[in-house]
Amino acid sequence: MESVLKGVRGGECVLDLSPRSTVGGGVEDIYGEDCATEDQLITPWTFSVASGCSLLRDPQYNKGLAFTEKERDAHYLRGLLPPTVSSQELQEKKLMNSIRQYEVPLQKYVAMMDLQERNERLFYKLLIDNVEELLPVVYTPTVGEACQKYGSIFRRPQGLYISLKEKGKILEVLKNWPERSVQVIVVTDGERILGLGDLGTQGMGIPVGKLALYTALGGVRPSSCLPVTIDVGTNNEKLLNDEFYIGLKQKRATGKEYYDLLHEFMSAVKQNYGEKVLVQFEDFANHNAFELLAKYGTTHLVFNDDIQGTASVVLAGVVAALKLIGGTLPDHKFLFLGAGEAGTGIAELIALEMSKQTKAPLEESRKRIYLVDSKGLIVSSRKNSLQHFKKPWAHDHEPVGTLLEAVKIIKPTVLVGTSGVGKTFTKEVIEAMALNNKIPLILALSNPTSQSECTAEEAYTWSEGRAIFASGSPFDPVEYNGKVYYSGQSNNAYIFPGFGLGIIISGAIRVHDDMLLAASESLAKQVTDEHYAKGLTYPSLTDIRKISANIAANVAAKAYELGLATRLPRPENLVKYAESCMYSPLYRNYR
Ligand SMILES: NC(=O)C1=CN([C@@H]2O[C@H](COP(=O)(O)OP(=O)(O)OC[C@H]3O[C@@H](n4cnc5c(N)ncnc54)[C@H](OP(=O)(O)O)[C@@H]3O)[C@@H](O)[C@H]2O)C=CC1
Ligand SMILES: CC(=O)C(=O)O
Ligand SMILES: [Mg+2]
Repeated sequence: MESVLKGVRGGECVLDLSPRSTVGGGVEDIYGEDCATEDQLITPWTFSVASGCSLLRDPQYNKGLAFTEKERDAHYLRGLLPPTVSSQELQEKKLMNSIRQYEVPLQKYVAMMDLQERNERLFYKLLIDNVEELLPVVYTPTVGEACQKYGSIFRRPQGLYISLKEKGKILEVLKNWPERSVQVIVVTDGERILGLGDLGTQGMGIPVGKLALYTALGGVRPSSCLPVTIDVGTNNEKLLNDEFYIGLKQKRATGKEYYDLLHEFMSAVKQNYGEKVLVQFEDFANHNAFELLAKYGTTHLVFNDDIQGTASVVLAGVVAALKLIGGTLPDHKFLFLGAGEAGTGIAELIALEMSKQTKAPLEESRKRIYLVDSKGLIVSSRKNSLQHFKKPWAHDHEPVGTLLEAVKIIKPTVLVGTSGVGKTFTKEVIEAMALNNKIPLILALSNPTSQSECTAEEAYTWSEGRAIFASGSPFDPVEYNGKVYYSGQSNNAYIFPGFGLGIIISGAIRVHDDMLLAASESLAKQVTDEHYAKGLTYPSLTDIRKISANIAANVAAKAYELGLATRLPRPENLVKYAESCMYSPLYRNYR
């Protein structure tokens, strides 16, 4: 719904919130102000121009010492600020100096969150300009620790908490959120937070962090982003017994109770924000994640980052790596440790791409890919007891109990870790990979760093410097035998911000696998000879906004091709259009 300035009443500017035509699929009069009868309740929305202290306390508009003399006069700020007027660059320099002084990553995280709550544009300026340095602070690995301690560091709500207590009232809860033009929701139920397990409502750090990346990396306006945590309880005994735990102190609801709440949420989202709000599922446990994606994939605009975003980023890294390891994608043999969301999601997209290249049936391509779970290699003799998403990977093969045996017998060229368990790529496993391959491709994707299947140093040392390595959480360059080795970050953060932007700019109404392939293709193409020379299979994060704009354009182009785009006519130059839509963190001048 559009809003226009209507007039000034009693010193407050009043906005006309009457419904306009909404191409965005939002229903007219969504808040029911017009049609409510006298006995029905409505939301008393008012908008006023902030000035004085309330302007300084509004993170969206606060500029701190960067308010000009003229603005200080016009907005009743005289005396509320010291006399100096700083530039945004100087503010950035000062804050980076102070953040760099913290030695403990969690302190840096808290400082960044404080900044986000104080001065949003400055927060994004820091994050965009110092992305390599600050990504590990607001995202993995530090966000993992922040979630573990979220109860203690919680200050102000950064998103919506929807618990079983709100059952039957979720639409009202959504209306409590101050922003109306929401375009992306990242939602978790906190059951599988990174590789750290069930953190209940403390998982809120994940949607908050992911959406910060939507803005910083993908250019989606902060006001269009809504972090949500669904609280159905937790099975984490430590949290249940923690007096500072901020969530519902009960065991997780399951079955009908769980799915009814999720259904109410999904319906309320559509009712409140229309057809074209993108709902990104994040860090649900796999026993719900696949079902939710399948259930809402045909009725809502949904995307599971752990299954689909991860698949797209890993396929890109593997395709790019072919320049270094040789062969075509179908020439390679893959072995996964971990057969959950990430593992089977990646495996399926790789098989899909192989089949597109070879024109062979998907079942044939799947035969090049093997997965090991906590019970060993997934083979046909286990089929009856396997979760449904593992069944396509139950090949006719003798049972194999351990990863090491599987590496020795299957002789994969690519080893992928998606187990959530650290240190599982042992010296013997990496040595076996190095014995079978001149250049083994090793991807340790589990997060945070403590759960990484191996470190960069281990991968290079144990393979005698021959491995191409990438990981979910970043590792510093490693020196081995006098040579410096660089490893890439194989993390869905390369994909979802640009992917989401592509959906928004095209007005896509559904996510299609070909859009994931389009994102992947774009990312792989942006790896240059300069990166290859360093052994990198992903482009530099410092260019992430350009990378995201290109991904967005490719995804949007695919949405138009598939007839899923509703923003018509199609912009001619989609890259330029994507760039022009991106949020800028530079301060605006106030009248
Ligand atoms: N880099 C990135 O961008 C991303 C990384 N991840 C990371 O991947 C990890 C897994 O996530 P996800 O797939 O969603 O989790 P899931 O819980 O869906 O899957 C985990 C899988 O690992 C298996 N597993 C667990 N322990 C072992 C073990 N000791 N040996 C062998 N297999 C084991 C499980 O086996 P079983 O089924 O038998 O229980 C299961 O198949 C997490 O750490 C997450 O942070 C996830 C998404 C993106
Ligand atoms: C990166 C991510 O989405 C995860 O580890 O779950
Ligand atoms: Mg995730």
